[in-house]
Amino acid sequence: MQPSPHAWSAPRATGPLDAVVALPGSKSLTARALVLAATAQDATLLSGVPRSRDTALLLEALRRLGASIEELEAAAAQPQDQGQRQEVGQQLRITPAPLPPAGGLSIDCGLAGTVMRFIPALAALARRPVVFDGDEAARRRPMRPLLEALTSLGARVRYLAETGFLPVEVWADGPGAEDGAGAGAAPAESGGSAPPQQVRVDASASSQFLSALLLLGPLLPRGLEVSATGRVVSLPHVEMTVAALRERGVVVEAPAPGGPPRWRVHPGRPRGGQVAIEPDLSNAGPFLAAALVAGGRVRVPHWPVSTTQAGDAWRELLARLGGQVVLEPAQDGSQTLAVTGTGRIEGIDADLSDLGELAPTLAALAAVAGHQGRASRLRGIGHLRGHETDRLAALSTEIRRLGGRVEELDDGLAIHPAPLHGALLRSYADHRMATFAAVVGLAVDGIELDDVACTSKTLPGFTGLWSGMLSSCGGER
Ligand SMILES: O=C(O)C1=C[C@@H](OP(=O)(O)O)[C@@H](O)[C@H](O)C1
Ligand SMILES: C=C(OP(=O)(O)O)C(=O)O
Repeated sequence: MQPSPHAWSAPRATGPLDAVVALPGSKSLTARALVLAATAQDATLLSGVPRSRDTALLLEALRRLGASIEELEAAAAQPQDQGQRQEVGQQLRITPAPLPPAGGLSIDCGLAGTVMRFIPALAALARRPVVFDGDEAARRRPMRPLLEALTSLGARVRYLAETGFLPVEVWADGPGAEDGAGAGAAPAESGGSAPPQQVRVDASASSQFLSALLLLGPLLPRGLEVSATGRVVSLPHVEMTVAALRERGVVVEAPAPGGPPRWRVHPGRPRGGQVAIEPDLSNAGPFLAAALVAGGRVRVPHWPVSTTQAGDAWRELLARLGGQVVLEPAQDGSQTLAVTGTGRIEGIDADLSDLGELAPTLAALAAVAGHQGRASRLRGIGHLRGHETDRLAALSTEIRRLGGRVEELDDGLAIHPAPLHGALLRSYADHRMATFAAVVGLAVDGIELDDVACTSKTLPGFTGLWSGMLSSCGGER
């Protein structure tokens, strides 16, 4: 195969790895911390903020809504527990926006689910319309359940093209919307015993609809009770939202195990203060997976002791795929996750309904397992059709392009044993499709990728981190 002039050649591992990879901060924790900071009572100092596209878009959106966001020199912004953490990323001081926001502006969501779901919930308080649009692919991502929920709370929503999708205008209803997400709604003061407003949302296509409403909840005068209809996907991300609200002093009642899926958020602006963002554990996936594919060991420092990140599940998943997984105490009191592999990958049958964003990396491992003669099945991820791209279609297409055998199921993928060969793969502007190609490329000669730059969506500096990791096995090929 002739190399393509603009493509990225995925490096092949030349031997066992022995690498330490320090990852940028979690985009999901950052998104919650930023929205809470922008709607807080006082200023927030945020460290470890990734310099990624999703985060840059969110920062710009919050600035437009009136928050003041200042990047600090690293020395001026050391978090109190700095001795125990080595954050990579920006240090920001966020001074909250006045509420309700003035509106009359437009927001670019790029391809960021967090921006296109979390910010319209704030715009439901705005005095004038806020226009939301994004990349072409963003116009295919589901929005309707959230926008219907906001409408039922008293917000106004006007679709500017196709009903249910971006571009859309959102703002508070006119005078008379005294008690909801309307122009008359005063920002909440803490306390309040009046019954909360109630809203129902179908979160089977994205947990972000639910998270967006939970983040709006404390700003409504009586708070908000949110009931989920249907299955809730990506539940750890909802738990992350609840934990982030509670850490900022907001009272949230979460469903009891087995009880109705209903959350009650009490009114009261979140507290400011200091927040340190954990490394992005979902983005740790491709690097830890590399240890299984290439053999050897990859270590990720500052693995949190306890976390709501879905990526913590790598510890169990990589062990099931044949890795040896150990949490090592570090001298500074933090812990490092060490994953050791042999190059042999076991097949896996996994329900990923809680862990959808890990699926593309798991699919890469399953494809390599298939190359070695073992079958896998990834289930519970029909909602990935509404991610950055239709990930079930994209993964099936790209695995077939590699010579693999895959069935696209209603709710997932079945990957059958078949040898793989080199190919020019497509990223579909999806950062996780790009890292899918990188992981497969460690094991298969001649893997190229049309657009590796899309990794900047959540993982700035991906190619440098990847080749840095590979230099530990004596270079790349
Ligand atoms: O709230 C969040 O930060 C996210 C929630 C999940 O979305 P879905 O529930 O749409 O899968 C996850 O896949 C996404 O990467 C980030
Ligand atoms: C689904 C993802 O992102 P988003 O926040 O844009 O939904 C993802 O990062 O895998």
